Amino acid sequence: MMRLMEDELFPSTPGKVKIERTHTINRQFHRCFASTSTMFLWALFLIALTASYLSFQSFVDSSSRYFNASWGGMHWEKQIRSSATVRRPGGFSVLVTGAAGFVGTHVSLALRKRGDGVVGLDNFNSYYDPSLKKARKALLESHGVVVVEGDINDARLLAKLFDVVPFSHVMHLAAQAGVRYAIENPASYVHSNIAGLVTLLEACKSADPQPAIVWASSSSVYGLNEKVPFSEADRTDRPASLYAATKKAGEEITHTYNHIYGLSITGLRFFTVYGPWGRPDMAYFSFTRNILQGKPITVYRGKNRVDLARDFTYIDDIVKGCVASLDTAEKSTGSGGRKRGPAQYRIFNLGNTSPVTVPALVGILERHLKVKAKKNVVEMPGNGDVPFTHANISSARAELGYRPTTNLEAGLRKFVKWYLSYYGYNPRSSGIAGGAGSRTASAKSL
Ligand SMILES: O=C(O)[C@H]1O[C@H](OP(=O)(O)OP(=O)(O)OC[C@H]2O[C@@H](n3ccc(=O)[nH]c3=O)[C@H](O)[C@@H]2O)[C@H](O)[C@@H](O)[C@@H]1O
Repeated sequence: MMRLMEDELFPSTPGKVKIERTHTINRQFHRCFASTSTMFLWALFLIALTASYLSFQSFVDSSSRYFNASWGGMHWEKQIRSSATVRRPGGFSVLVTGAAGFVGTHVSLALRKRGDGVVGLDNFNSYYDPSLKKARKALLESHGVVVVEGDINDARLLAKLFDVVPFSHVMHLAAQAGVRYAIENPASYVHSNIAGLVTLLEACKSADPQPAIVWASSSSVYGLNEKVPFSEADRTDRPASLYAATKKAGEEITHTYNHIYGLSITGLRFFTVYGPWGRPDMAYFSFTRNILQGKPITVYRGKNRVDLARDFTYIDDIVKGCVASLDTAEKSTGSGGRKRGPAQYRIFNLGNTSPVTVPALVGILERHLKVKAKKNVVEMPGNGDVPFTHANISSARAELGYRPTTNLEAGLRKFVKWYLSYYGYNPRSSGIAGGAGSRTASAKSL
């Protein structure tokens, strides 16, 4: 066929010059055409090869994701649905992010105990001992609460969760916490408190129905303010740490999603929450560990030898504030990713309203532990700390019925009791017997 075409276009019998020229042009054209079409075919071949390679890669990726993922599949979905099942009239189905965290565990248990459906989500990162998080997870699972291991930045997982359960509420407590750690690992704050928050809000805005959201902001947003007590209406534009800045950004971001998509949002500014199952990175916890081990503790002091003070708030009071926020949250108004009307937007302080100095905190611990602390008093380093916090809780009192009832003395007694039951303590060796997760988590320890 090719030969025929060639014969027709380029007759072998030479003719006149003009014809000869025409033939030469035709020949050049043919060569050119032949090489262009060959290149074209090669290009097509290469494109096809690349496309099949890429689709093979994505097939391998998705199948390995399918086989390796800790979530997905019919059995998993059944567990999620069972965990989300509501067991009281008018109850909620709540997605709790950061469920294996300190506040997340307590709130999940409280909701579950009153008959709400709860599904937990936690990435079990190693910011502090993950075995403590695993023990909290075991505690939750002993009460029928499933905690999915995953990150709030995983949009596919979030979409799947909302696909499986039409959550009425999201209690968003997953975050990179800690004020001073932001100096060491700033990216983790952006990852969880900014990017993760946006990924979660995107999932919530697209969910049908849209859930109402209650989430953890922080007293640290008051930053360098000196007017006390701190009120929600006070300025919050002078954060002293990247942690505080990301929480403040979270307040702006949630406002945007409320405004554009009609998501119902309640932000809670927690004031230095403490108690059983707490965070080992926090002062009351690490002081307890060091005092029991006979190690020195570092007590920071402000400028002009002024003691630092915090409005330490007991976990049970915080849980009541969280649950009351869920109970009073109005429904989101959007659907299909579009706002249908104005939605509720609230911010509340959840504090104790009675600040205590850090040396006074140490004194209470010494009494409860019956051990004298070895104190190194040093000037507060400029790494994000603020000298004091003090909450005005009149808004939370009026709208949530929030009334903190546990003072630091009583709260730390409960913490120390839990600490000794969880970690164990041998006074003769002044060391810690056992270890995080070494004992079976029991509801009684709460
Ligand atoms: O209220 C809040 O929003 C914040 O409360 C705590 O932050 P912070 O108040 O700094 O709590 P701790 O880290 O337990 O510190 C308590 C006090 O002890 C002091 N401290 C801490 C550590 C230490 O070694 N020595 C010491 O004197 C701190 O300067 C501070 O005054 C939490 O860690 C944050 O995640 C939370 O958001």
